Amino acid sequence: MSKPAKAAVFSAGSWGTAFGMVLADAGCEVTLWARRAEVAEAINSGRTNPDYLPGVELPENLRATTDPAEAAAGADFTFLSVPSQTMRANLAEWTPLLAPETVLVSLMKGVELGTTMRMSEVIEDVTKVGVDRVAVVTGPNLAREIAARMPAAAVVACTDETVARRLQAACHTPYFRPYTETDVVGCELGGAVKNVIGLAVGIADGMGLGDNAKGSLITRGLAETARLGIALGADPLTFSGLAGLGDLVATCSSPLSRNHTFGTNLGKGMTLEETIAVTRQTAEGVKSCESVADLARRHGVEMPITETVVDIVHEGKPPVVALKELMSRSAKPERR
Ligand SMILES: NC(=O)C1=CN([C@@H]2O[C@H](COP(=O)(O)OP(=O)(O)OC[C@H]3O[C@@H](n4cnc5c(N)ncnc54)[C@H](O)[C@@H]3O)[C@@H](O)[C@H]2O)C=CC1
Ligand SMILES: O=C(CO)COP(=O)(O)O
Repeated sequence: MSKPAKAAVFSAGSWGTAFGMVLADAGCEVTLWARRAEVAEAINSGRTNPDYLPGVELPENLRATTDPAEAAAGADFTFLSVPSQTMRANLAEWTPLLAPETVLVSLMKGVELGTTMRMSEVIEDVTKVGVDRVAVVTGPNLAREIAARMPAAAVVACTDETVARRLQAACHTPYFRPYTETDVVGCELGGAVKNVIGLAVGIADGMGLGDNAKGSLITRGLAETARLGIALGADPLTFSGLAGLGDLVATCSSPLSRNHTFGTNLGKGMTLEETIAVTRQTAEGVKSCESVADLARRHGVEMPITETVVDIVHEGKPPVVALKELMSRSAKPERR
């Protein structure tokens, strides 16, 4: 029997912990890096992570440490799950500690502000590891549902399909079904932009605009995601898959989604400050709406829903005004 794969997961937030469970259930030997000692202690002694996944019993083969070198040592796969905007600084610190042949896997769904880089690009830029050793896991994977071992499918993407297959085997469980992909660009854009569209749908829900508005925003949101993807060399079919439509539907329908909830609070009339104050976990779309809009402008791609989210979230435009402007844009064919 071959020995179990060794996995390091940075860090022990909602998704890092839930995905650590998936890996442990798939038979990997898993070490989670936690930023705070009390989180590592609760995982090791109490088999819980009360801050991020309260009420969830964690498997025995999931260990935690606050020592990044201990977490990284000998890992076949190193999973990265921190807020996208801190990834570059975090990884600069961890790079000297990484196991020499480790595959670096982004679990994150964001685009870096300023550089407009996708997370795999940031990983390559900081570590100088080649694309064939950088992968992505994405799809409709709300952490709390995965931690309850509720069924879900996902995509594991790497330009090197052999690596994607190894990763697939490392995280395949009876409740978590990963499919391989080689379109890393499309998979990452699908994940990052769906957070922005999730904010838009949340705002519409908070305003009580109804299900027709939701269906329209999801569909037009997917259309602008695909437009950006095509401009960046993605395969348009990726957006009708799990990384596109699948994730968008889960996020835009679920009260578990932090982005959707953030938008709902804004749509109900909370100020940005009030909304931030009641949001305890990472809602990536709040920052990534700006980097996605920036990326689109650089490539001459029109993304009216994304621009509207930027206006509401960062420019203080009242949602009713933004809605009127969005609805009165010039008439055009559905496909162009
Ligand atoms: N929660 C979910 O359902 C899913 C989340 N994701 C993605 O996973 C990524 C992480 O999100 P979550 O785990 O949900 O967020 P979270 O807010 O639950 O956890 C964030 C983690 O990052 C750590 N962290 C925060 N600031 C840090 C810093 N400056 N340096 C080092 N560590 C820091 C926190 O201690 C915490 O462990 C995001 O990109 C998100 O889009 C992807 C799929 C599902
Ligand atoms: O990415 C997610 C589900 O796939 C989680 O969405 P939120 O970050 O909005 O909670």
